[in-house]
Amino acid sequence: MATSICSKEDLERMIDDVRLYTKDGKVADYIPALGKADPGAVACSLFFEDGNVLTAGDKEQRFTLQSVSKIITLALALMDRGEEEVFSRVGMEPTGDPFNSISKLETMIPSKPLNPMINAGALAVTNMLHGNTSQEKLGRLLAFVHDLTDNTDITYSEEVAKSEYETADLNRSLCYFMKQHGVIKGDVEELLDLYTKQCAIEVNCLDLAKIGYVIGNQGKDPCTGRQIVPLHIARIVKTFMVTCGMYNASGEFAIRVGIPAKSGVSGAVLGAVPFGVGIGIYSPSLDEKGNSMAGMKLLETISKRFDLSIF
Ligand SMILES: NC(=O)CC[C@H](N)C(=O)O
Repeated sequence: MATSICSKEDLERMIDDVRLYTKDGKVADYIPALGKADPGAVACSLFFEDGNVLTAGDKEQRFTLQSVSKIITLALALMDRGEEEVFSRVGMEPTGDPFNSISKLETMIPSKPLNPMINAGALAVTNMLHGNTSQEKLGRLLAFVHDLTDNTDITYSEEVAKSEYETADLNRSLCYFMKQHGVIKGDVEELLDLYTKQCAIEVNCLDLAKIGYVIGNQGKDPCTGRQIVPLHIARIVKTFMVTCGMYNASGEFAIRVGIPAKSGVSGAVLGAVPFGVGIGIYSPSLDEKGNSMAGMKLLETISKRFDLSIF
């Protein structure tokens, strides 16, 4: 997709049109630090194949990846351990349940989380990252994010990580359940520490758009052409984004928008389009399923306007 197809004014207008939806949602506050976000904020970046960038809206906003980090750890775990091992500990099917649900874990035989986009599955994936210590695992993950974004300044928010770690009792229970069933190995508190830091990696819309571009572009760096994520892994990640990326709203989203996407409870939404554009959106006011209200609408507008559905 060429840069000329969309002007800055166009993008500003599309953002203004969806801004009203922020009033219908609510900022996540089950992680107390996320509750401080400005509910009216909306920002968007588009990263094009010629390296050009369009950013509009509240573009100075920085935010944490939250569940968007799940696609990044999945790619890294697949690179570290290969498909066979990863999918022996996490499934490939959508759940239709909320992202933090525990219910299917008990009924699955063998007991493994249904997919890597729900919290249980993401915790199992993070547990598979290579590294001798948590520090080393986090360092490898951050280095991978630096590669994907071409931004070595990115780190995690200590405040958000701590806030989630101190209140993550549901994720704690998922971990202990999975440890009992051999899905998770090692120390649960160490895993939660790493997982909450992974979720607290702090970015802006442009960083998000670049990651979206790389995944949409079969794993290749937009500037150098280097294969950052192997092609078959980029394909797996995109498929999960379509089937489970918006949690239990993924079906409707696929029909309305048709862009492989991943959302997070911070209000982050990443779109990976195979037509030479990466999309990063931030708007923290969420619907009851945990997806950004204005963010989903904006992605729908962009998809329809530029005919970006993959279906
Ligand atoms: N949906 C999300 O973004 C959830 C991520 C969040 N860190 C959690 O585990 O609850």
